[in-house]
Amino acid sequence: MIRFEQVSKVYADGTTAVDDLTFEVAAGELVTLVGPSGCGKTTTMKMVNRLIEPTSGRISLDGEDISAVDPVELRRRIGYVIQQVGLFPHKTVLENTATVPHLLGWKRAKARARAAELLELVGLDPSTHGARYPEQLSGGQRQRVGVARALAADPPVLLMDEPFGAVDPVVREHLQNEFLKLQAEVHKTVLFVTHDIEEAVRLGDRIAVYGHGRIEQFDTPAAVLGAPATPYVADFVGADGGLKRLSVTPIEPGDLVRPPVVHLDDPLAAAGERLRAEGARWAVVLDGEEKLHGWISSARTEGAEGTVGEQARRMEAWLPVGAPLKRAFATMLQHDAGWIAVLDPDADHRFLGVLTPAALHEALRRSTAADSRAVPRQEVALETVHAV
Ligand SMILES: Nc1ncnc2c1ncn2[C@@H]1O[C@H](COP(=O)(O)OP(=O)(O)OP(=O)(O)O)[C@@H](O)[C@H]1O
Repeated sequence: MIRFEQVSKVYADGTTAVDDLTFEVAAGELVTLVGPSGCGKTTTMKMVNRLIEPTSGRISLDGEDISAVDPVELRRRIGYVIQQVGLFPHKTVLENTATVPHLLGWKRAKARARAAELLELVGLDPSTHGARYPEQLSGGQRQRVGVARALAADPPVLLMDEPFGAVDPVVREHLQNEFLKLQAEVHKTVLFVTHDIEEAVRLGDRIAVYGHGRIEQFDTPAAVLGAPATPYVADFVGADGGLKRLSVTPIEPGDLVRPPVVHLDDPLAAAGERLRAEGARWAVVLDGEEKLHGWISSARTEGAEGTVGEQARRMEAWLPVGAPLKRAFATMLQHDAGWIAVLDPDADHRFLGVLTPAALHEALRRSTAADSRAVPRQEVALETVHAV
C-alpha cells in the first residue's frame, strides 16, 4: 500500500510541482494518474522511489516511511517502467530482463530462468527474442521487455510512467490489453502515469485526475466519467464522457428485460397463446438444452401448424453478463438488432434475459446516479479481453 500524506514538492527555482497531496493506493490496486503536461504526475511518481525528495509531507509503503529507507533497498521493492524503456543496448533481451535479479546477487542460471519466465509472461518467446539486442525489436516489443524487467524481482509495487506512450495506437491498445491480463495474474500495487484519459479509464481501478499540482478528483473510472467533481475534470474528460462511460459500466442482471420464452419443440398454437397472454410481440426461443436459438414473432405463430422450430429465426449474437454496455451497443448496431440476449458464461451459457435500447439507457442512468463506485475491475476488463 502506498500512502501520500500532505506531500508537496517545490523545485529549487520555486516551481510548485506537487501541492499538498494526500491519497492512498491499496495493495494490488492499479491507480492511474492522468492530467495535462506539466501538472506534476512524474514528480509524484518519482517521489515514491526517491528519485525526487518531497519538500514536505510523508510517503509510506506498507506503513513504513520511505524517507527512512535506503533508496537502493527501496528501489528493489519497486519496479519502474518508463517511456524510453532504458534498455541497455549492448545487452541481449534476456540479459536486460535479468538485470535486477543479477543486481540482487541471484545465481546466473536462476536469474536467466526467471528472465525467460518473465519474457514469456509478457508475450515474448525467450528462445527467439531472448538472444536479440534491443535495436532488433519493435517499439512494442521493447516496451514489453521494459515491463518484464520491472517485474523480474517480483517487486510488490510497480511505477509506470507513460510506458506505452511512444507506440502507435494499435500496438498501444494491444499492450494495454496484455498488461491488464498480466495485472490480473500478478496483482501488483501500480501507479501508472498517463496524459491520455482513455488509457486512464481503461486501466485504472481508480483514477487520480490532476490539475496543476493537485488532485481534482480521485475515484473509479465510472464516477470520474459520470460525475466529474469539478468543471476542470468535466472539461478534461470531454463532452463524450457518456460514451466512455459505456465502456466501464457492466451489464447487470437487473438491467435485463425478460420477454416470454418458448422452446423449439413447443406447438406454435401454444406459443401464440403465451404471446397473446403476455401481450408480447415476440418471444425468445431456446433449444432442448435451454440454449439460445433465436426468436419468433407473434405474427409467425398466427394460425400456423407445427412447432416453434419451423418458424423461429436464428439470433446468434449474445453477450456475457458483466460485459460493458459499450459492447452491447456495438453488437446491436452490428446486427441491426433491437435486442441482444445476455447469457451467463459461468453457468453453461444459461439465458438470463435481453438488453434493449431502452434498458441500455436505463442501465447508463443507473450507473450515473447510484453507486458508480463499485464497478468491479474484472468486468471492466472483459471488454478488452474479448476485443483481442
Ligand atoms: N527539476 C526541475 N526543476 C524545476 N522544475 C521542474 C523540475 N522538474 C519538473 N519541473 C516542473 O514541475 C512541474 C511538474 O512536472 P512533472 O514532470 O511532474 O509533470 P508531468 O505531469 O509529469 O508532465 P508530463 O506529462 O509533461 O511529463 C512542471 O511545471 C515542470 O516544469
